[in-house]
Amino acid sequence: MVQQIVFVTGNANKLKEVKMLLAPEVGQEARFELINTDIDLDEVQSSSLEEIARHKVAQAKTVLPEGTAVFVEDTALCFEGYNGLPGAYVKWFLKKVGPEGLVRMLEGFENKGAEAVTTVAYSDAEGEIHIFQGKTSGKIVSPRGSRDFGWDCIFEPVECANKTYAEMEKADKNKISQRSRAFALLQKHLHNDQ
Ligand SMILES: O=c1nc[nH]c2c1ncn2[C@H]1C[C@H](O)[C@@H](COP(=O)(O)OP(=O)(O)OP(=O)(O)O)O1
Ligand SMILES: [Mg+2]
Repeated sequence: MVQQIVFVTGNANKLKEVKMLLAPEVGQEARFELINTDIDLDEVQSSSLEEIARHKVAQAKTVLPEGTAVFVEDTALCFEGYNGLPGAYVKWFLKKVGPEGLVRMLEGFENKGAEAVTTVAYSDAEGEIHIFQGKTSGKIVSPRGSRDFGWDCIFEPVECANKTYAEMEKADKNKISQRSRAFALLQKHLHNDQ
């Protein structure tokens, strides 16, 4: 039987990207079945992205049947000019001030540099936790492109310098995104494990 792995997230856009990123290659059989559960998990206050992700997955485990393989991810947007803030707190900034507010935070700053970071915490069926992290450098620009996903419209990755994430095709975002880098590491781990 194919192993089931639960991805706990309430974010439909993340789920869509992660499904694409973990899809088996053409002609390959699926090695696991991805199941989504939307449980509202606590996100502890910490400057360590790894600690936040570890805590998130540990909490997910407490509400799932024992022996369930489960992963979560936490995504941060770190401004160079703010020594890494808003970081993991970007979600709350977005809620209160939107992408425009984030852009305004950097008004008067010459350095518009930012790093997007996805931290995956995977707890295997034995309960051992593994951490995988992916990063993409870019800069913060005035909003361009679709507004469907968080701060996509204000993040211009260095590797595709004339487009924001929101202006890119999903497949192109997935080639260079922080999420794709983190999940490539999880994918590799899952393949080596079997
Ligand atoms: O690739 C991305 N491009 C643009 N925006 C993004 C991306 N990835 C996350 N985001 C947004 C969603 C949320 O406002 C914050 C991360 O917060 P984060 O806690 O990781 O996500 P969440 O609470 O929406 O979902 P979850 O249930 O998995 O915790 O940045
Ligand atoms: Mg969250």
